[in-house]
Amino acid sequence: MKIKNICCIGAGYVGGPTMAVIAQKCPEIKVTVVDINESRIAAWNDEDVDNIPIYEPGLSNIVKEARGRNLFFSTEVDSAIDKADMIFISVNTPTKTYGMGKGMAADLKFIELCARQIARVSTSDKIVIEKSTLPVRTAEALKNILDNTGNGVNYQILSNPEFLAEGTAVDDLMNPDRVLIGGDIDSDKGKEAVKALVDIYAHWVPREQILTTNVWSSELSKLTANAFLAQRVSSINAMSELCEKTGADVNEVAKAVGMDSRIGPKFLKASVGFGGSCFQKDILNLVYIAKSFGLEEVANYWEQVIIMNDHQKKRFATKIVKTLFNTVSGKKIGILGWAFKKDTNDTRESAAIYVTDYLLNEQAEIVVYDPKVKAEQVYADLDYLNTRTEAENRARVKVVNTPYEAAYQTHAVAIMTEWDEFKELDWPQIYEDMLKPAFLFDGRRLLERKTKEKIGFEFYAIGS
Ligand SMILES: NC(=O)C1=CN([C@@H]2O[C@H](COP(=O)(O)OP(=O)(O)OC[C@H]3O[C@@H](n4cnc5c(N)ncnc54)[C@H](O)[C@@H]3O)[C@@H](O)[C@H]2O)C=CC1
Ligand SMILES: O=C(O)[C@H]1O[C@H](OP(=O)(O)OP(=O)(O)OC[C@H]2O[C@@H](n3ccc(=O)[nH]c3=O)[C@H](O)[C@@H]2O)[C@H](O)[C@@H](O)[C@@H]1O
Repeated sequence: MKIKNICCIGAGYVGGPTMAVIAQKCPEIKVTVVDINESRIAAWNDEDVDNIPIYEPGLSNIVKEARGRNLFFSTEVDSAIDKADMIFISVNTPTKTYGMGKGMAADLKFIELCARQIARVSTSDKIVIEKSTLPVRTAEALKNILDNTGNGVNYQILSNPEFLAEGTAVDDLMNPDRVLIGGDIDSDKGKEAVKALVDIYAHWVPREQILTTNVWSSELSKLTANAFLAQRVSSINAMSELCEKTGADVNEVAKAVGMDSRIGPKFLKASVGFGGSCFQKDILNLVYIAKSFGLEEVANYWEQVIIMNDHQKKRFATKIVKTLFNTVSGKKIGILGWAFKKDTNDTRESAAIYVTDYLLNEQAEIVVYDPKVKAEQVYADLDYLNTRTEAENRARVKVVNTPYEAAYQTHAVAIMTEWDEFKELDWPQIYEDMLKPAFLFDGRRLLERKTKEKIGFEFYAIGS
């Protein structure tokens, strides 16, 4: 089967970059990315590609090349669905905030709405692909809806989870460790659908890196991969606290441990806690699934990864308060970095939000600088927590345009995101501008202790 027309529902952090790369690599296929969010689609269509809604190194060049040729962004969801032979569902699957499974289960309402919409408008056979991260066996529910509310057309459902990380999305998409495709490999129609998707990726991914499995293995592998990755971060963060008590250095420990080829060096960087839209959500979802099968020990095992992460964020904030002579009331604290990691403008679940909230509860005055995050996003993140009024958040938190303004006349500066530019700042100048003693808290192990102490800073870094 030759695919000519692809539709992707959801123009977010996954749908946008993934489809841009498919369009670039497969110029013979028309790719339309649709979304109900009009301003997001307008931004994807902005004449100036620097204004596309997602900041990812290398992405704007790809969009520039493919947009208008075979890559389109639109709010006309129905017609894009009907014209497509292959539909990717890449909508958000956040943690439920209501009802059964509140605070744990994935909210599948956006997925179900997509399925119902596909069933309603389709007048020809389709391959429907789960790109969003979903609980294992979601494909069963999708199939049920499509087969029972549709117009008699045939659907093949595939699972094709996405493993890209933000900040490196383009590189991850261009050179993936593997592409995973789950399908009904016991039927001819299922095999044909799997092959159609394999053929698309084979435009640029070596065949041996395209892995095909049954649907359930594919769905569960995605949750498993995120759980394993997050578990490594929580493991090294747990050791960071022990390092601080014992005189060991977590970077040295990570290096020594990571040189064991069975362990490997990646994802062993101690931090102020992992953030991002997925690790916490996906582990909570895994915990919920395990519980729903009565697997209490399995659920408790994975829940510990989240408990450790929450502890790490709180521990960092508490350290600031204790070090500043047990009170930050009325003291100005500079926050460098708001994004959940460098090279992205995404702030979802960023540790900076929680540390700031904690410090505000202790009556600190906060000044934030992040090279890619806008002021309204900082306020929206704090407002979302509902800890205090919106007016109070605006009165007590200032968002500024340079790191030097963020540090000016502060009692302490805290590094929350590992932006490269923070390494190169004029630290003697910052020291000069701060109140004394000038406290510097490095939540990312970004800065060198020796040089900062030489300048005069009282320096604290996670895990040493
Ligand atoms: N952000 C990431 O790095 C990764 C995310 N994922 C998974 O991919 C999925 C999507 O994540 P993101 O792209 O980050 O989410 P996002 O929130 O950035 O984008 C989702 C988009 O879907 C749109 N949408 C929702 N319902 C719709 C509907 N019925 N019709 C049309 N558009 C609709 C929303 O308006 C939004 O723009 C999630 O399941 C996530 O777990 C997987 C790998 C990486
Ligand atoms: O499903 C998803 O959404 C994605 O989640 C993560 O990607 P992402 O959250 O974008 O970024 P990561 O690089 O994994 O970082 C997550 C958080 O962990 C932190 N981290 C990461 C690595 C490390 O060693 N230490 C550490 O603290 C980062 O600073 C960040 O806050 C996974 O790495 C992707 O494979 C997956 O596709």
